[in-house]
Amino acid sequence: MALGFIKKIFSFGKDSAPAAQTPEETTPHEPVSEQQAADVDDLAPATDVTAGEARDLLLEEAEAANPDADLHRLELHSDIYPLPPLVHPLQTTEADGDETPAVEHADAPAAGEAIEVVPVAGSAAGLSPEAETTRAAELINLGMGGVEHAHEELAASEKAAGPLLEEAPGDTPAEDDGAAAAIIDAAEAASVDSPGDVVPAPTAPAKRKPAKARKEPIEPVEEARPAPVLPKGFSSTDQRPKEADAPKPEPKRSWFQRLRAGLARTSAQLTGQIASLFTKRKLDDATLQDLEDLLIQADLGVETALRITDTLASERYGKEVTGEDVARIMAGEITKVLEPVAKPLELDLSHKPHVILVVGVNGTGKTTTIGKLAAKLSGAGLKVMMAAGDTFRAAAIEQLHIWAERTGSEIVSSKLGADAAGLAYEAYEQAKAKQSDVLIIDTAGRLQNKTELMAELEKIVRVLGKLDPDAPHTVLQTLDATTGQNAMNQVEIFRNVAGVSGLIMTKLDGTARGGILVAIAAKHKLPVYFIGVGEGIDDLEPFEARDFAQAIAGVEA
Ligand SMILES: Nc1nc2c(ncn2[C@@H]2O[C@H](COP(=O)(O)OP(=O)(O)OP(=O)(O)O)[C@@H](O)[C@H]2O)c(=O)[nH]1
Repeated sequence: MALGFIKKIFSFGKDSAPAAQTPEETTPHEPVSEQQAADVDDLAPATDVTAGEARDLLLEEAEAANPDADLHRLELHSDIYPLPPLVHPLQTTEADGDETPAVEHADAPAAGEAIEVVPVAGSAAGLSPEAETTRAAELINLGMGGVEHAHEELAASEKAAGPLLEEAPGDTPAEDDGAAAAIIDAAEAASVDSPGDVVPAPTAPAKRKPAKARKEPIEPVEEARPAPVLPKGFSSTDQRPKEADAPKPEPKRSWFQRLRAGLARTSAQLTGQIASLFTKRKLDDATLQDLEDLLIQADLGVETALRITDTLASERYGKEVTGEDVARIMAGEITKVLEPVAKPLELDLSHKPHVILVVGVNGTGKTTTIGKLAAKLSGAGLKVMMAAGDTFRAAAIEQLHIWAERTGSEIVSSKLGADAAGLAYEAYEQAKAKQSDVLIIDTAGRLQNKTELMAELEKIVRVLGKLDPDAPHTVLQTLDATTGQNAMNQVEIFRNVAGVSGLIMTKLDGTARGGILVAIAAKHKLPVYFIGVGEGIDDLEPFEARDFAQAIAGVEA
């Protein structure tokens, strides 16, 4: 395992199965109180379990949480962009049409009923004009572009889906029926026949048929590929020869200008107040106290505020001080705070896949950031697979599909309300079989249901850990800069729940609260890999301490 990784393997007792979720539930941001953060620490300590119990998590807990069959019958859709080929988990199993399905349920597909395969942007079945209009409206609502873009998406996805509508060899109803049973079996036999390093389950659960081993285990496709040249902001221990054509980095000046533009509000507010404080005034205790208050109000945090005032006092006490003097010292001290956390996101490409779990409160930019990351990675020649693990919001699944299409990534998704850990399991298997370099898993992030959220995240982490003891190799948390101090509490909570190993701060464009990143760096000392400065695919940049500090302090580079 490469240096810099933090191995996080979480487990939890069976009693912590999440309650059934309301699929349509969407809720606005909710501030995180100290009490909420404290509640997290009050959780019962986790207990370790066997791989057989991992199977129970995927099936029994889902069944207990929701007696309706949707969670029970893991129905997954895997779409690859561009199509064809569309790779479906069913293709990896061999169905016995005359066998009784291992798990019987009202929602299980009857003999002859085809398992639904949902291609990108939802037009597999061929949309009626009315449905197309509705679909276009949905795409517009997703914020993925205007009307024109929505109709383009539809046209492209219908064209791509064309071959799927024809019955392909091996896609007969009987095989589909058998394959549905095989999916359930695959989940039940997780520890027996998965391609990951799973400890075999000692016994099958009494109430179900014994797990049926896959007749043809997934064979990883070996590919001799040169090591990719990673984009700025990533590092790797990969020793293979590098690909010749390295992507050209953006000119430094242009990025700094964009950063300054993004942080202009933060900087203008801070420097304006400092300038008015130091108009023809000698530096004394009262001025230092005023400056300290001002810096704390700007979200920089007590520790950094004191660093700045101490340095200023040691250099200029009793002398006249200008706003420029303070800005220069401020930039220097903030740089010192940020430098230790400004690190590249290290990918261990000896893992296939390197698993990145993306967590964070809803609306902080998880899905968008996954799209931006995938664009960087696939642009560098890496094979990226996404998993639409935010199964609580239909729009999040749709949004990720569109990002997958835009970035040429593969995606594994399931239906609304499906078990996210089951999806993560299946996505890992798919990524392993197809030799994906990186698997990026989206998650739901509703803090107000924090017990369920914690149970779900812990379950995802634990299921991944059964497949690869080091997975997830990176746990990224997205933070919305506009939420100010709330972001600090969010880090506290998600660190405990999911073992966050690094941060990405989004929405630094246009906020006056960018200083919070400095306070978070000083307190949590977690690596900050990237910052988001817009909604576009290129609006994610590696975090650079000096640039950021100078932009906040309004100092020229
Ligand atoms: N201005 C700006 N907007 C951003 C940035 N990153 C994300 N957004 C926008 O923030 C909104 C929420 O982003 P999502 O990616 O859907 O957030 P999420 O965390 O996946 O949300 P849930 O799926 O509800 O958990 C979207 O409108 C994004 O376009 C950024 O860096 N700057």
